[in-house]
Amino acid sequence: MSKIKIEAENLKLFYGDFQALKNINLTMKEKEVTALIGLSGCGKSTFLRCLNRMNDIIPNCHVEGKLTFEGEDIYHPDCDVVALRKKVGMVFQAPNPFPKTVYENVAYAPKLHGTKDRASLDEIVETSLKQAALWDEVKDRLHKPALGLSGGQQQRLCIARALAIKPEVLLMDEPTSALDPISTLKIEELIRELKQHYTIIIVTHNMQQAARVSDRTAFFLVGDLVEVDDTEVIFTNPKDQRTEDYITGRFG
Ligand SMILES: Nc1ncnc2c1ncn2[C@@H]1O[C@H](COP(=O)(O)OP(=O)(O)OP(=O)(O)O)[C@@H](O)[C@H]1O
Repeated sequence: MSKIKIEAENLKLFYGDFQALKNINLTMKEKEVTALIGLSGCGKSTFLRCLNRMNDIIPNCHVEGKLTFEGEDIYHPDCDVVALRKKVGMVFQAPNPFPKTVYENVAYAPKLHGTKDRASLDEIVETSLKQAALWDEVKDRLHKPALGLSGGQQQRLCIARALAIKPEVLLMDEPTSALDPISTLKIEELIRELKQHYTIIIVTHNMQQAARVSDRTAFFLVGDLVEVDDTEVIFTNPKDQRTEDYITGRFG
């Protein structure tokens, strides 16, 4: 039985007067992939952003309830947000490499966190690119602009960039929605590899993708978490009628 990595208890989030998350209770286990599914605007990205306190930068946004990372309260005033974000990395919807070289993209965060020595940086760059299944494709163009890579390669580079600071959790917000089917399958394969070492939480609109890559699936509906279970159960025998309606395409 894997241990609980992140746990939300009665988590509520407000943008001003608008309540975007109602009362979320969800546990995410270590080295599992948890997929967050649901209609547009139901709060999946909002929830994901709570996990590394990315919502902090949104004015008038406040959170109630409890969210813990290995038992430590993420929203406690003493929580070290820089340390939290080091442990909880993020990959966004559209690939967003910096306008720098492939090498500099991966070395950027480790340098920022104090790694200066060239041999260590070389090692981090190579390991991260290998873990992101990109090394073979870029090893001869490490010092070329990252923006010259294909969209799928750029997204794997963004994954390598997130891995470079050795996080424990990877948050992925629709990481394949801007990619073609082949690049999408590569990222899905990668997610299955990465879960041997990382806890992954992925937002996806693609239900086949949730079914292919995740161990657990959570179905959100207008700010509520309707149902969470093993992915197989959600897709074959959901308990809530609303989940069934969603996965069978009767909603939206
Ligand atoms: N910065 C913000 N300020 C105010 N309201 C916001 C903000 N961000 C999101 N919302 C609202 O909160 C609700 C949840 O949005 P969120 O982006 O989390 O949904 P989502 O399920 O991720 O949607 P999608 O699948 O379209 O990305 C929506 O009603 C949205 O309009």
